[in-house]
Amino acid sequence: MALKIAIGGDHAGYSYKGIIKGELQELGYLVQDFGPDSEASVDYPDHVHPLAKAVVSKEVDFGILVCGSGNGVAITANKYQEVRAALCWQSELAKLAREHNNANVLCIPARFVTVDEAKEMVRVFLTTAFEGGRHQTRVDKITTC
Ligand SMILES: O=C(CO)[C@H](O)[C@H](O)[C@H](O)COP(=O)(O)O
Repeated sequence: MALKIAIGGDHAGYSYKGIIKGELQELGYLVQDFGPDSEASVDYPDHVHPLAKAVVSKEVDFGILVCGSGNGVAITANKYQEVRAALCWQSELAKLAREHNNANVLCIPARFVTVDEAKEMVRVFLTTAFEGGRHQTRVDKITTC
């Protein structure tokens, strides 16, 4: 069964979001786009909240959020206890976010990485497994605070 991926963000990430969405569909992923649907200025929480809820409800397997710095979407997505949103700007960070933190949402700073870097981070993020073990102990403690 193909993985279901939620994608969203704000106007600053709009162009990258479209490119990433197309790449994911070509790779055979099922993609649900939470907007925005243009480069017109928007408020990112309006697009992050529904995406985060889809991750929490397991309607999708992973989320990808793209905005200018990545900060706002990460801060918003991490308001949900079951969401582990990681802000990454290079592939090794995306790999570690999966391996060590079992991150389920990747946040991309479109104004600070190239589109090829963004696409590579997405590819790495979606193909890297959580290592569990000592890392599971730590992740479990996140939700008990
Ligand atoms: O953190 C942010 C949202 O998640 C981003 O950096 C926004 O894209 C940024 O704040 C948008 O700034 P703008 O001047 O309104 O384009």
